[in-house]
Amino acid sequence: MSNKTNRVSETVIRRLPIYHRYLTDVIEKGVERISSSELSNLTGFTASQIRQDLNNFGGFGQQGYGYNTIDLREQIDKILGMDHVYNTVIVGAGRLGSAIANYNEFKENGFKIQALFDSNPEIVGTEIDSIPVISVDKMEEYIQNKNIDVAIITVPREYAVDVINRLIECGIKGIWNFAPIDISVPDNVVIENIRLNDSLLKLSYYLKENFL
Ligand SMILES: NC(=O)c1ccc[n+]([C@@H]2O[C@H](COP(=O)([O-])OP(=O)(O)OC[C@H]3O[C@@H](n4cnc5c(N)ncnc54)[C@H](O)[C@@H]3O)[C@@H](O)[C@H]2O)c1
Repeated sequence: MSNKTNRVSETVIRRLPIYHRYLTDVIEKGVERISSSELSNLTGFTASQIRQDLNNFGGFGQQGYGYNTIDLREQIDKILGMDHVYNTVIVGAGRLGSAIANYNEFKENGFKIQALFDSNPEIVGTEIDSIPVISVDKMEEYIQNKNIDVAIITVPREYAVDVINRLIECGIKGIWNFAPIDISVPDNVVIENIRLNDSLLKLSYYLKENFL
């Protein structure tokens, strides 16, 4: 992972998308400025925690005024790299890969899905939401020619390590991995593992604690 990201703690980075989401809500309601206490009421984080988080990046508020909602969201966009477009591909055009390809919101976050790759000849040559499904045999060539930055991994577990290693070999910078595997990647590659099941088990725990 890059040193730039390492300078700020992961817990702070995890809170920034939450600030972003609430700011978007209030901007849509026409709110132009917001104090750290108001943000605290919305997000559940303390006002001092919020000020401390934003101070990590230079602080954008003014005493007695609070934050301009649009400016603050723009600053968070920049911190999160959302002002950048990442050329993205999906490897594995099955149920999950197709669902992600059909979900247009990721484009608004800067992740532009250019192609899906799959090994199944029955779906190679088709399109999902106007995005082409290409043979995985052509993956390296495509990634290098089209300057692809990010790959989303939605292949079955047993193929994921091989696919990820191939992607690293051909210079991919970021991996959003949904396959249930543990893999270490070189320092010049960023990987984010997503485990819906972990979250579901957490829900199960709280259901058990509260209702059983
Ligand atoms: N992280 C999560 O929370 C979460 C949730 C659901 C599924 N998953 C994981 O996502 C992955 C996909 O699940 P799914 O339900 O979409 O499976 P699926 O079987 O519907 O789709 C997998 C696709 O990958 C393709 N494929 C197989 N080997 C390939 C290879 N070597 N190169 C390219 N394509 C290949 C298949 O042809 C198929 O189209 C699995 O690893 C699953 O465990 C993760």
